[in-house]
Amino acid sequence: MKLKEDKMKTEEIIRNVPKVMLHDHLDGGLRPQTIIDLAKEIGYKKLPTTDPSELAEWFHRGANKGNLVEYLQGFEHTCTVMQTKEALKRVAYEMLEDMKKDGVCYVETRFAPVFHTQKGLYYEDVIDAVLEGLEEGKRDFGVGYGLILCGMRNMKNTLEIAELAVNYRNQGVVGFDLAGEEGGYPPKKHLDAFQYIKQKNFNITIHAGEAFGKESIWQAIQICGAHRIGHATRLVEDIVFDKDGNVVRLGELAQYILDTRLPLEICLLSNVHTGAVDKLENHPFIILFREKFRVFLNTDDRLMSDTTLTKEYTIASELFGLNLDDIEKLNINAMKSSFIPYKERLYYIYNVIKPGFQKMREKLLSLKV
Ligand SMILES: O=c1[nH]cnc2c1ncn2[C@H]1C[C@H](O)[C@@H](CO)O1
Ligand SMILES: [Zn+2]
Repeated sequence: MKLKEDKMKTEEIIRNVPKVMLHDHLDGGLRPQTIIDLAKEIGYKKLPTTDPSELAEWFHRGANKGNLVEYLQGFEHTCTVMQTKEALKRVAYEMLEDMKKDGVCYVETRFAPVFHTQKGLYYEDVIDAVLEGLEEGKRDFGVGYGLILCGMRNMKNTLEIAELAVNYRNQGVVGFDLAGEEGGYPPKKHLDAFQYIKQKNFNITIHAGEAFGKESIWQAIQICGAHRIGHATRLVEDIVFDKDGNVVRLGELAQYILDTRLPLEICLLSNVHTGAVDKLENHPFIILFREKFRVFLNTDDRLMSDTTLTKEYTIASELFGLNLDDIEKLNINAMKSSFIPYKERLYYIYNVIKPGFQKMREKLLSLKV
């Protein structure tokens, strides 16, 4: 079934089918008005405006510089206003409300506790507050969640964060991530953290192949034991194409990732903003999808990249010709890749995603779209 050409229609259809998102940064997705409110409460003066749409535009301009280092600068402002339990709880709660509006049925959100202790909160206070907001949001909006704790690649305390993630495994934390600037900070520097997670039979995702090449992806998987990769955009370096752009052969790493069904958390718009790809049309997502890699779409940072999951899928539909079956397949890929227990994943696939897409197909048939 082909999605209708009409832009509004496509977007509406996509918003109304149950979607799954596994790569979303809590501190990259605040509502502009919330930043303004929180900044006012603490007397934070570094925001350029108190107009929400101007502020959103300012964050986006700051992020859209074509390199990861500048892209990450905006987080200083969002993290500064997330230093109290109340602020952390509000941001987490609102994130789930925004997911509900966007038609997301399950989300794994992530953040780095180390950025939220400037006003004296302990790590546990920070994580408890976020989990409280998420739990209330789940109750009020019916969106499932898992929390991922990020260690930062340029810091030395990643083992401590990995230990925290494991300590909270029965309270909503589902995994551990390594985020931040990629060039010059190889994941193997944090081997102790990854080995700890592995020994505890817990879950690892690593940002890799975004600002650095396929070597970074290889290291994340084969040295650090990542179960999923965030971005993996530069995996395309391990694929051989003919002069017409057809895939001729996969390199050993790409073949391994394909054969082991290792999930790749693709973030289209963010990759343009950080310069991982020069333009959306050249994003390797569609090659990976057609070659049957386990890929799915994500927002990364909704505020900085001015995006939503609906927008990411709408763009992919328009640029790459995805149809409703493709979008269902991608969301099932995402659910299969989540860090929640297998039976819960099956529940979402068979009781939420498949019936939701079927309902939409029937609706479209009845409308003769
Ligand atoms: O796209 C990204 N690549 C690497 N690190 C990122 C990206 N987006 C956000 N982060 C960082 C900045 C945040 O403060 C941190 C935790 O969410 O993760
Ligand atoms: Zn990210």
